[in-house]
Amino acid sequence: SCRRRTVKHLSTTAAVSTPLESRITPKVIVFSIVSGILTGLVSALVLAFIVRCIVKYMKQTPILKGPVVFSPKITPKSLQGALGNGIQLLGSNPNGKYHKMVLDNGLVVAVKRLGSPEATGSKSVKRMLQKELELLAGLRHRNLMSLRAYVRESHEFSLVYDYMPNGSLEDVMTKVRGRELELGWEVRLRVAVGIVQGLQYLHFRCDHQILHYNLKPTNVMLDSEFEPRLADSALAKIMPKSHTTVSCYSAPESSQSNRYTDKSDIFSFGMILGVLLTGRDPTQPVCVGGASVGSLGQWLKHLQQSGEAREALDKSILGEEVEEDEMLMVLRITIICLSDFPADRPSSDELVHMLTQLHSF
Ligand SMILES: Nc1ncnc2c1ncn2[C@@H]1O[C@H](COP(=O)(O)OP(=O)(O)OP(=O)(O)O)[C@@H](O)[C@H]1O
Repeated sequence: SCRRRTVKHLSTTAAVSTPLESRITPKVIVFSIVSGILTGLVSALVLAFIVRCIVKYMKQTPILKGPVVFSPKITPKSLQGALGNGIQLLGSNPNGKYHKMVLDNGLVVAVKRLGSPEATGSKSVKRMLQKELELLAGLRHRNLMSLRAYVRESHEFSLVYDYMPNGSLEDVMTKVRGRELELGWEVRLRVAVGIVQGLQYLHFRCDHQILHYNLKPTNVMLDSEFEPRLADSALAKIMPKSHTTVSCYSAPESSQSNRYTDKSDIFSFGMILGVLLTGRDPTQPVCVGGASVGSLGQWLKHLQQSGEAREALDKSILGEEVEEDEMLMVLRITIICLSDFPADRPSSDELVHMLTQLHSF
């Protein structure tokens, strides 16, 4: 019976141990190791992804609320206080409104209010606007309006600039046309040189080229000495496309096919030269002897080709022969700036040389 029991015991052990051994095959071992490694890898990747997302979120520029001030003359409190008080409207357009505002320390500023929920509602647009505004606040040139501060309230951005008592070139030329003000050729040429020096700074002197995108007389402010300062530089770019305005100052390639380069700014500058030379308002078709002769650009090109360029010059400032010769040379430069092909237009660098060589300021 003892032998029988031993046999029985042995047979029981064999019955238990054989299936287990047969299950732990090299295949199973390899599979377990591989699946272990894979699970570990996937968990590590998921963890790394989560950590990356958290770090990215924490690193994101915070969207600032309230005033961001770049000038020692402005305090956030005085700005916030003035924004709540009565302010005077200076100008209005689809991109926003310009107001005049007096701070409690007596400083007079011009405030441009930008935005609407659909234009600046999303966080990414607000963040992008904020980044661009910081960049614009860093620009410093005597022919540029400096951004002194900005305030974000909900969906609205208020941009703060120095107030210019002489207003814009448009305001001044309106007075000139209404015979309320006389603006001689030397001052007009100085205005032209200042504008193109501002453009030269944006196009060639900044870390990355900046284009104005909306150069026209309402965006050229004049200080008390009639020194011009470009306003709204690059603002049209940071506003959504639907808000960019096309005017008679826009280059053909930008109004027709939305292509914009530094040479498109030069076309707009050419239109401003045309305004300074003729005193005319290019938003109106040119009428000679009661008949319309097309746009200001077409009229200037026609007169130049037919040898009648003198006819274009503003009669109210014609006098000295030297000045008249200078004006005729500027007219030639104007026509090159208004070339249909951007490559045919001079750069702002070249224009600074061309215009300063005409006259020693
Ligand atoms: N810093 C400032 N100082 C004094 N007046 C200003 C100042 N900024 C703007 N203005 C006034 O506001 C007017 C321009 O308003 P605004 O920029 O809204 O018009 P716009 O140039 O036609 O518009 P946009 O530039 O968006 O196409 C100027 O003609 C000027 O009278």
